[in-house]
Amino acid sequence: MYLVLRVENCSVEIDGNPILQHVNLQAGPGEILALVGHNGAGKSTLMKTMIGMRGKLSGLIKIQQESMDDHLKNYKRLFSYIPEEPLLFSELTTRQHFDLYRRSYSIDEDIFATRVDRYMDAFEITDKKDDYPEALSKGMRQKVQTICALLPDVPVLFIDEPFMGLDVYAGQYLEEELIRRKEQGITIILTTHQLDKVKALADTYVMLKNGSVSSSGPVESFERLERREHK
Ligand SMILES: Nc1ncnc2c1ncn2[C@@H]1O[C@H](COP(=O)(O)OP(=O)(O)OP(=O)(O)O)[C@@H](O)[C@H]1O
Repeated sequence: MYLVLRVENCSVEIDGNPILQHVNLQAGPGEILALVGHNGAGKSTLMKTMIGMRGKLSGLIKIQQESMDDHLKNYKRLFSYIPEEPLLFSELTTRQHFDLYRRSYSIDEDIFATRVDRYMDAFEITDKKDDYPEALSKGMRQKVQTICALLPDVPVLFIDEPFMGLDVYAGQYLEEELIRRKEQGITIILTTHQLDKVKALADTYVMLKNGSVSSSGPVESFERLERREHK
């Protein structure tokens, strides 16, 4: 199978402490892969490593043919990311954040305008377009961040706990949007503690335990594993 994302033998240390050990993960086009595991298992660290926010000790990370170590700038244009906590710029309005993404990813003007209108409407923040982050609630900031990540056409979407701060309607819309993206062949890597979302959305899973992969495979085998643990 053609692979869009490959993580091979990836290890990460923080302040000399091993956090991830020899992690392997791979995903193909149109695959939704859920990263699961208990608090502190290493999910966010792995995601931050895959997006280049955290350095790795060893291992290979590639999107399509682009290795993170060769051209980080080219690699970074192949994905967008929704962090667990919104990372917005205090000096930029909602609209200016979207513009920043338009420029960074060279998004076509017409596609950009249509998407901004559609997503602001769907996430009910049209009236917040000229507001700065400090005037937004946490959920609204999360919506701005989510829209930013949905604007470019990129082969991979990384999403850390996407449903946490969102209201039911926004969560439902995001879920539908992720399925639409998947159908377009986009690879989606998400972390979530919401097992119902894993079952509803994911094709495959990788379970981390103390920084190592404890099991992985199709989501059906995750459901069997979960049933066994609850017996
Ligand atoms: N900046 C940091 N400095 C020191 N230790 C860290 C740092 N970030 C993460 N860790 C440690 O790395 C380990 C993995 O944390 P990580 O946030 O990746 O886990 P997680 O699986 O995402 O957890 P959660 O489900 O609670 O979000 C934990 O032991 C955590 O204490």
